[in-house]
Amino acid sequence: MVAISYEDIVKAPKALLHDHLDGGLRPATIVELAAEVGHELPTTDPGALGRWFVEAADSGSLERYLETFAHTVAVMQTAPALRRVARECAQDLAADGVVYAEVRFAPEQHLERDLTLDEVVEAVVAGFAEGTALAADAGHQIRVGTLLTAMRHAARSQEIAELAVRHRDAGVVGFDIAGAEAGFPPTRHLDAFEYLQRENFHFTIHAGEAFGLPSIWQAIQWCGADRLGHGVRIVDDITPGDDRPTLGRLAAYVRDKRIPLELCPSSNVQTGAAASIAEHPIGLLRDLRFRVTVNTDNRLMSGTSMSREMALLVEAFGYGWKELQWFTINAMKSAFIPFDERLVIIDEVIKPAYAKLLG
Ligand SMILES: O=c1[nH]cnc2c1ncn2[C@H]1C[C@H](O)[C@@H](CO)O1
Ligand SMILES: [Zn+2]
Repeated sequence: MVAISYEDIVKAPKALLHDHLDGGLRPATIVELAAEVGHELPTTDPGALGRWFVEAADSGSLERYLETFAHTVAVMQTAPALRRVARECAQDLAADGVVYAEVRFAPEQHLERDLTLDEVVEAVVAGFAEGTALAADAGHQIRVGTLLTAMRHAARSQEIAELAVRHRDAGVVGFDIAGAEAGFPPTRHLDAFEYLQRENFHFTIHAGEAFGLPSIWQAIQWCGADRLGHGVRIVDDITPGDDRPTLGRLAAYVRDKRIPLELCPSSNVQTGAAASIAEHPIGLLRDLRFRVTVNTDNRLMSGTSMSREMALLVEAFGYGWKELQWFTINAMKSAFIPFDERLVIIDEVIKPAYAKLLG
């Protein structure tokens, strides 16, 4: 097999379903925005700040990992700041060869100044549109959809779900809940999920990251999630065997129903959900043909990119273009945009590019 270079991975089209807007700022942008609003940072040197985020997030605990977001959320409290962060996000993803991305953030965390929830969403969606246009000028095609997240410890999920539906024809393609998982089960937000189902809207739920099977079970069987944010602990329902592993009822259901797993390898190693990339359950889940997708989660906190996550998997599991194409098509099939629009990206962008790479 011909070795795959990092540059070739960057050029190959990739699809990303799980990326947090407030987890992907450029360190230099944080420094500039913090100076404007007088927010104190651990350091004002962009290089050192980038390293600080990765080290601070490298904690082995989801709760401590989440504390680092105080510094990004603090500088995302005005329309121009939100717009800039979203614009740069679209540009950075496009430059990394991402052709389709769903980027999420929690509007309720951006109300510290005088913005309304609707203004927050409008600023972010406008930033994605600007970034997409600038990327096209630079020769990179990307489509960015917005997911609105409600924080699972708070009590605004119904309001955020209604906000998402209100903006569904203006760039918002889905809904999510995030934040500390232990102690905050998805069923706390059942009203919001039932509302979204009645609206024929799409949602994913962070589940099975820091907490195991009960959270995944609730997300799927009580709340009706279309996809699982992480979902990596589904391996706890798989028993290794000498010949073939045995799937429990929940794992079998997730695989049979082709429920997409938004796996985030580097993030999982940082929060302790996986011991290392080489030991990450993605290897087993792919072998068992779950609908696995590869994601960044928080590019800033993990010092990563979509290409880097793919490259880490190539290195750890010996994957080639065939597997990278499979991950990419899995993600595109699982996207929240309409079926015909997904097909166009699969047939006209992804397949032709990988056909050349596969030779
Ligand atoms: O991996 C994660 N698990 C749970 N919550 C997360 C994760 N990454 C980011 N978040 C939280 C922190 C952000 O402020 C929020 C919205 O993007 O989502
Ligand atoms: Zn996440």
